[in-house]
This record gives sequence, structure tokens and C-alpha cells, in this order.
Amino acid sequence: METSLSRLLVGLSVQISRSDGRVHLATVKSVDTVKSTAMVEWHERNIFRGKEVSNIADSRTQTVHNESLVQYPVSMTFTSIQFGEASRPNQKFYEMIQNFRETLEITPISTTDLVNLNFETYKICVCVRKRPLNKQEMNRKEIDVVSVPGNGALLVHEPKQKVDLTKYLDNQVFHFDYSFDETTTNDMVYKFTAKPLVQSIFESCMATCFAYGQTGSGKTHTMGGDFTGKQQNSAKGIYALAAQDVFHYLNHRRYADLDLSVYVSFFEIYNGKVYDLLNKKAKLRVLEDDRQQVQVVGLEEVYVTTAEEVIRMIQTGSACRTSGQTSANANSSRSHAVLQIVLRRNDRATTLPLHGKFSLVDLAGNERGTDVSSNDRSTLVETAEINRSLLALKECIRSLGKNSDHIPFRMSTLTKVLRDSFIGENSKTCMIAMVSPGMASCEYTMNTLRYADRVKELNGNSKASRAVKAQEPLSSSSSDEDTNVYDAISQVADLEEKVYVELQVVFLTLP
Ligand SMILES: Nc1ncnc2c1ncn2[C@@H]1O[C@H](COP(=O)(O)OP(=O)(O)OP(=O)(O)O)[C@@H](O)[C@H]1O
Repeated sequence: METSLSRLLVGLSVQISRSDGRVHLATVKSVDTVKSTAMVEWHERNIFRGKEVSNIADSRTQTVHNESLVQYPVSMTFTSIQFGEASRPNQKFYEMIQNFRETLEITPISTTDLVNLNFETYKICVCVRKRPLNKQEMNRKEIDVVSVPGNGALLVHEPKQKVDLTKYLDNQVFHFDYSFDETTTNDMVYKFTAKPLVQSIFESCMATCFAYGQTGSGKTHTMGGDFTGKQQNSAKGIYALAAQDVFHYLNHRRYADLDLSVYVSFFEIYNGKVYDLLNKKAKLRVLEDDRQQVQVVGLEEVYVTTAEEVIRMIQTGSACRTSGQTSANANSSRSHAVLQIVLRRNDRATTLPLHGKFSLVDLAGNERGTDVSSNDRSTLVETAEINRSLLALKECIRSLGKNSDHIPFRMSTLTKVLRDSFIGENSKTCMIAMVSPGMASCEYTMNTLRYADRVKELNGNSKASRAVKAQEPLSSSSSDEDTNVYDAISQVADLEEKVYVELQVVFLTLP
């Protein structure tokens, strides 16, 4: 026990940052359990505004008692605990990111902050959520390459290497309506994203909230609820929180005179087919009637009177959702799940008139390379279909943002069934883009953020939202030149995506 403890201690580093810019780094070199002492190497560096102004000013080795090691956290402020150079791959990048972070002014989001989503001016709001490093990533000693300083900003510190092998960080800054860091709870995310939309459905709106992101980035955790081991707590997700508020507003005197009833449906879209999650996964057809209304024929729409009933339905439905295993998530959802909360006016008619509808969508993961390297045809079809529908979704959101007359909702089943969310004056959308923090996910994280950025751009405030290089931490603004280059890159990326999706589909239809 003692030996394994000492093995754990060797290599452990502690970094202590002082307000005068001095950074102390202590690394445990060896532990003598008999004498109860440890050899610790101390380094001191002087950092000013993210730059090292003097190299190692002090480096010495000293013997400290084990007890002293334990006591340090009480007497000093730790900015981080890290493992030694030998045991952590990419230590250099880790240090560069830590140094960069020290220059950031952090303004954490607080529960008391007022919600500032402007659905009056913009139909689409885009937020991003970073999940914490998970156990496997921590075991691999992966470094966290995403920083969320606050005020909607999010940075990706992309590790890069020059031809002469010099390592450097390509720091990209994105701005969204809200950016949530790894400590943010589902309640907080809900308050700033879906909650404002709940009220809008009482005002006859068609609201949609999407969770978008790489497999394993936290979409189901956010929408469906926290996991404790394999068990999902459905009462803690955005689905359930929205349902609770629906009943809160239903009983509010402001809306009591509307005489509304609440109905719920829950279905998944897998490989372009719709399956009813509230009716033993019955396969359903999507048809368009003569008034161009899209109908999911036979979809169960259950009358509900309490949020608890809705939570039970979420539990039942989530349990039968199609899942598979990906490299990033052992229990990966391979389908898009759509929970719809529908308000209908009580009326004598056989079909009660629709008053408002909230569609909450947990999309399938947007990865596209590594997980399809297998020759398994069904996985390839699955991925091609997911990519095709995500591309269609982006095209529809883009047309919606441009107030375009033509919304290409027929491009996929997902966009077909969400048609009434894309048309009409009263549609409002909130997209929550999820990102994984690890260096290994960096490329996917950038893809997700670019997708989210392109969606946000549709509101016309593209300059504010787009990614810029952070040469000087968060002080840079994009020049016209940057903007043009960024536009060109985005267009190429869009084209590349279209070609990729089309090629995948063509490839799969070959005999
Ligand atoms: N914010 C978070 N805090 C703590 N754990 C999280 C968070 N987000 C995700 N996780 C955990 O990460 C794992 C993967 O999350 P989740 O299943 O929600 O990912 P996903 O994006 O839905 O993936 P897929 O597309 O493969 O279904 C889960 O074990 C989940 O509990």
C-alpha cells in the first residue's frame, strides 16, 4: 500500500502561481517511505502576461517530509496539479496552455446572471458546453485544450509543430451567446438555453433546442440527464426541466385562460427511418399531406398532466433508443432522438388545434473519420445517414437565418419531421454545441465549433461570432483580411463536407 502510494507520488508536480508573476513548480523525484521523506525538485520561473521573462530563476533539490507534502494545499494556492514530464505525454503543450490560461481574465457564469438571449431580433441562439475530462482521458493523462473564460468566449489551444519541430499553440477564440465550462450543471445550461423557449410555446411559437456534437461529448447527458454509472437520472436533463416548466406555465394565471392541454411524443430517427419510442419502437412513415403538412403517421401523442409522467416516458423511451459502441463512447446513441412537447387548445374538434410545440433534439454524434474505418457496411450506412441529416439541418438553419423563401427541409427525414420548426414567423431555435476537452478530440472539437459558428453567423453578427486567432490573449479583433480568409476557409469546409457526404452516399449505393 505504502509502496504504491510512493509510486503515485513520484512524478507528481505542483504548480503554484503567485500574484507577482512568479511560478513555482515542485516535482517529487523520489520517496523514502522508511524515513518518511521525499526529494522534491523546485523550479521558479517568472511569467509576465503569458510570456516567460526570465528562465528558470531557481532550481534546487530538497528533502521534505511526507507530511509536509500533504500539508501544502492548506497553506498555498494551487492553480493545478500535474504529473511529471516523464509520465505525461505532451508536457510542453500542457505547460504552454497553463501559461496562456494564467493570462486570461475569467468571468464565470453565475446563476444570478440575467438571461440575455435575444429571440426578438435573432431566431437562432447558439451556445457551447465543454464537458470535463473523463476517467479514461485522465488515465491517459490527456491535456485539456479548451478554455472557457466567460462572456460567451471559448478558446481552443490547438497544439502545433513547426517544420523545425518547434512546438507552438494555435489559439482560436470563438464567441457564442453563452459558453459553459466543465463545472456548469445541467440546471445552469437549461436556464440559459431552453428555458426561455418554454415560455415562447405558450405565445404560439414553434421552438427547437438541439444538442449537437462529437460522440461522447455530452449530448445525452445534457438532454436526457446525468449518468451515475450506467444509470441515467432522467429528472436532471433538459427534457425533464423543460417539462417541469411547461406545467409551471400551464398553471400560471397569465396562460390559464388559453385552456391548453399538454401532449408528448418521443421518437428516434435511425438510418432515415422514424421509430416510436413510446410505442415499442414501431416503425412509422413520414408523409406530406395536400396542404404540405408533414405527418409522422401513427406517432403516439400521449396526453400528460404532470412532469413526473413525462419523466417516466423519457426513461422508457431512452432505454429503447438505438445505441452502439464508438471509440469515444461505449454507449453511443446512433440515432437522433426527438422529444416533442405539444400544446393544444381544448376544443370540440376531433383534432385539437395546435397552439405551440417544443422539439428537443438529441442528435447522433457528428464524427466522421475514425469510427467508419471499419468495413462494416451497416456502420458505414449509419454514419453516411447521420452526416447527410446533419448537413441538411445546417442548410435548413442557414435558410431560416436568411429568412429565405426556400427551406430545403426535404433533404433528410430529420429536417422533414421538424419542418414546422423551420417555417413561419414564430419559429425559434437554440443550438447547444457540445465539445470534449481532450487534445485527442481537438479536430472534432474544431469541426463542432466551426459548425456552430456558421450557424451563429446567420444572425448577421458574423464578425462577433467567428473564430479569430488569439495572438494576444482575447485582445485581438478580426481584421478584414482575417474575415476574408475565414470566409474562404468556411466555404471550402462547407463544400468539402457536401462532397464528402455525397461521395459517402454514392459509395454506399454502389452494388
Ligand atoms: N458535463 C458533463 N459532466 C460530467 N460527465 C459528463 C458530462 N457530459 C458528458 N459526461 C459523461 O460523458 C459520457 C458520454 O456522454 P454522452 O453519452 O452524453 O455523450 P453523447 O454526446 O450523447 O455521445 P453519443 O453521440 O455517442 O451518444 C457519459 O458517461 C456522460 O455521463
